Amino acid sequence: MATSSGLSGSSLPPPRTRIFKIIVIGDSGVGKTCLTYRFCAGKFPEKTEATIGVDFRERLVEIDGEKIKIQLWDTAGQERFRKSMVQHYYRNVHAVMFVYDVTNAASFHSLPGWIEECKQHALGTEVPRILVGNKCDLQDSIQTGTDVAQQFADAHSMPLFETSAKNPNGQGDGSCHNSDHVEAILMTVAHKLKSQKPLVLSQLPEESGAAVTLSEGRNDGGDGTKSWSCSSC
Ligand SMILES: Nc1nc2c(ncn2[C@@H]2O[C@H](COP(=O)(O)OP(=O)(O)OP(=O)(O)O)[C@@H](O)[C@H]2O)c(=O)[nH]1
Ligand SMILES: [Mg+2]
Repeated sequence: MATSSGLSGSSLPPPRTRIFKIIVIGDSGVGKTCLTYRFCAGKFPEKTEATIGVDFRERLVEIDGEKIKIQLWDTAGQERFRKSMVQHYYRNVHAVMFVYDVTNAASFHSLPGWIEECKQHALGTEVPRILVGNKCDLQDSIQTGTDVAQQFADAHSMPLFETSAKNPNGQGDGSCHNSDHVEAILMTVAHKLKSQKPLVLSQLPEESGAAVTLSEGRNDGGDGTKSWSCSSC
């Protein structure tokens, strides 16, 4: 029977809740934190700092009557903040979201490097990947157009989504004409995973290794974010 025992922990999901681990990777500043925050907290964060190690954000969704926990691993784009954590990102991954900033061509040109990193961590080809061009609310500053991005996505057999973590509805000044809502993008991934994945019961503490410490200091309260940073970074 469930008791109020501290060991069981009230934050554990009920048994049989499927957990989909989706890692979000890309250059520093492309908006990984804002995108994951948008999906899990439903809003654009007023202020972000460079992610150190990895932040977890979770959201329980219901798909076809089944409750599924979408666990987003918001990784650090800066090499110095990620190097000792990388192997943890790739363990038991169900899907990968590559993010670039449509107003920063360098972040688009970095994508082959991020794809290569996945390869080096033996990510199976069966793991779904998607490409997300963020900040398309900044229509006047676009450096990577849809055509070029679509060619790249096709060459790597990934669907392309263009979106804005800031203005997901495409309203207001200079917003995208055909942007995808962050919500719709992640629900698309979740539907795909639901149709192909067996039951997954892994819990966050089992993901941790000796070099990982739980850092409560960076929790921003109320949005379900848990921060882990590398003790040696
Ligand atoms: N206009 C606009 N700005 C955005 C958008 N998404 C993020 N930003 C801004 O871009 C900057 C970087 O966003 P972050 O989400 O912190 O970037 P990150 O990819 O997590 O960076 P690292 O943690 O260093 O890897 C912040 O100033 C955000 O406010 C967007 O959709 N539109
Ligand atoms: Mg970040």
